[in-house]
Amino acid sequence: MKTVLDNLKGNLVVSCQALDNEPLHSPFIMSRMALAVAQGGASAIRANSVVDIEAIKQQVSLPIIGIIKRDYPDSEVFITATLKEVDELMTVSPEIIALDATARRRPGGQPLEVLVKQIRARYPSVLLMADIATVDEAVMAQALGFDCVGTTLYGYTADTAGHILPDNDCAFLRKVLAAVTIPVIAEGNVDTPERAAKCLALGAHAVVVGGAITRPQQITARFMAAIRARSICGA
Ligand SMILES: CC(=O)N[C@H](C=O)[C@@H](O)[C@H](O)[C@H](O)COP(=O)(O)O
Repeated sequence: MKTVLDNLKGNLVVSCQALDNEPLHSPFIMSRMALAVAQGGASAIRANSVVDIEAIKQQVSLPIIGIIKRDYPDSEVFITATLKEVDELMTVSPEIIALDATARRRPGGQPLEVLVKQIRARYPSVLLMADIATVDEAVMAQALGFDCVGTTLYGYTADTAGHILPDNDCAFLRKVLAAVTIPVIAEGNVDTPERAAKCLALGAHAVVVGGAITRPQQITARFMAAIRARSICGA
């Protein structure tokens, strides 16, 4: 039988998230955003927090890739960092849970391997997505038994700052695809339809787009940067 992950193959996932410092921070707004992107053809929604996921599930029947973003004082890891966040997420039954799977120190120094074993023991049916930033982390995620890997944190860690996923030749994505056999979901700064299509053409299982669809403040800023550039060169 096809799993939720199988059904994502070749499709678009839209990340509908707005943190409490963003103008659209609201479960209702995120639920309507999810409805809009579902009407546009999205095959799944990536969402942050129990309240947002609850509201989104009222509006759409699409599968959810659920996360909880929470800062911990002793770690840089903030995406579904501990079993606590997993327990909270499971109260709203996301089909997939995504968690930070970088090599960075986790809260309390917990090894990722221990957390994965705890999740598998407590919730054997939920699919696990590893949010990584390096090829080695993708290989480790596969070895630990994650169901898929996402390039989510590439460019967002100290070691990868300044990089973007679909850089000119998508070099990083190609390396991850060559290094693992589990599904690779392209995610992070995929900011045009063409780049999303290119990630899939290269072999990504699915592609996640967030800010380029759901963060008007980001979209507006990109327009303004282009407009200012035009005025400088006098085109
Ligand atoms: C770094 C981090 O916290 N990324 C988050 C992961 O859930 C989201 O804020 C992103 O929007 C998502 O990964 C999609 O990426 P982009 O918005 O660049 O299309």
